[in-house]
Amino acid sequence: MSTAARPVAITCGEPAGIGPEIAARAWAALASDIPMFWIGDPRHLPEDVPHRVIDTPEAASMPSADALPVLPHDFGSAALPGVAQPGHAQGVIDVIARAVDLVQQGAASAVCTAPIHKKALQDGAGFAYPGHTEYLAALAGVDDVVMMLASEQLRVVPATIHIALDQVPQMLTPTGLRRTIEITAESLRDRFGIARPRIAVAGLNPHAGEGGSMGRQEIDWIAPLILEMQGEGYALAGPLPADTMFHAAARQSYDAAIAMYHDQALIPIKTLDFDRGVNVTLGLPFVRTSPDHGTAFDIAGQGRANPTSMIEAIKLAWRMGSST
Ligand SMILES: NC(=O)C1=CN([C@@H]2O[C@H](COP(=O)(O)OP(=O)(O)OC[C@H]3O[C@@H](n4cnc5c(N)ncnc54)[C@H](O)[C@@H]3O)[C@@H](O)[C@H]2O)C=CC1
Ligand SMILES: NCC(=O)COP(=O)(O)O
Repeated sequence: MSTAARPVAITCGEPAGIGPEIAARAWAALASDIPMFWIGDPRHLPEDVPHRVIDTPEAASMPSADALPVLPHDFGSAALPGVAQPGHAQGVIDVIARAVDLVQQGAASAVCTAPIHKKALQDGAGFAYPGHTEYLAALAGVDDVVMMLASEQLRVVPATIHIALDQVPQMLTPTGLRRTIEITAESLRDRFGIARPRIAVAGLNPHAGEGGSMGRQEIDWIAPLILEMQGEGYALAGPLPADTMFHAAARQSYDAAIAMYHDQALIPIKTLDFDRGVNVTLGLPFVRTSPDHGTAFDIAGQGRANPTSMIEAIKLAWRMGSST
């Protein structure tokens, strides 16, 4: 028999995207086992989804298989699948802040965010952050957070996140890479239960610089930093050529791979496991997960969206949130 517990808060994300439908389908798949509630405008849910409006998260503290508990947030109008409405942008942002508030008060065990459309939020509400990750850090008042994409096959962490490629060499610093490695190691221990995490670090340049002939960052500071941190007890390998560190045998040698920039990290995991990858923000004082994909405007509202990544994200949020 289920007992009452703090539920997972699920944000609506972009109402014109697939967020509402994958949240509803994830609830249908998990409702008997995991207490959860959705924060959003009930008008944005698919019509056939049974839901009940709740006043507080406590009303969702038991798994609820009959109806999706909804903490309502009025967006003022219905959504048009595939077309973001500027008037909805502030609501999307406010729902994330509301979920964070609830988890920080202890009313929710974790936050699972449905995808946002970053440009729509910038255009519609002047959203000042490149993504959830940076916004969540600001809401939590922490300086350093880390984005991890995790699946059974691979865990990857980009050391720089949502910046233009030509900014990467400047933004990648020894201090930043050190913090990324520290937070990743600590989270692998505390959140993933890996007592002595093994971490592989990619090089920035092709062939990890090929001895300096294709870039010097590896020689000048990445390898020295790895050596220094190995001396402090970290189980680190690298800098490794990024093109050869993700094949099946190589993946057996580490628990997480640190990549130098967004696509170096996300291409391998989305290629290997697009359906089951989960985005976890490390370094926050609460648990936050998200599916690894975006708003998928091209298929929104058509019932074609695969909810698997959302399901995995809610499961991971529940598992981590229940153990903290
Ligand atoms: N956590 C978040 O809030 C994330 C937000 N985004 C945002 O989403 C927006 C769109 O990004 P895109 O690069 O187009 O990526 P996307 O992931 O939305 O779509 C890429 C392709 O994958 C398909 N796809 C995505 N999720 C699917 C699912 N669950 N089932 C079936 N097919 C699926 C789409 O139909 C599309 O063809 C951007 O604004 C981006 O910033 C992207 C990733 C994560
Ligand atoms: N590519 C991953 C992504 O865009 C997710 O970002 P965030 O919104 O979780 O910061």
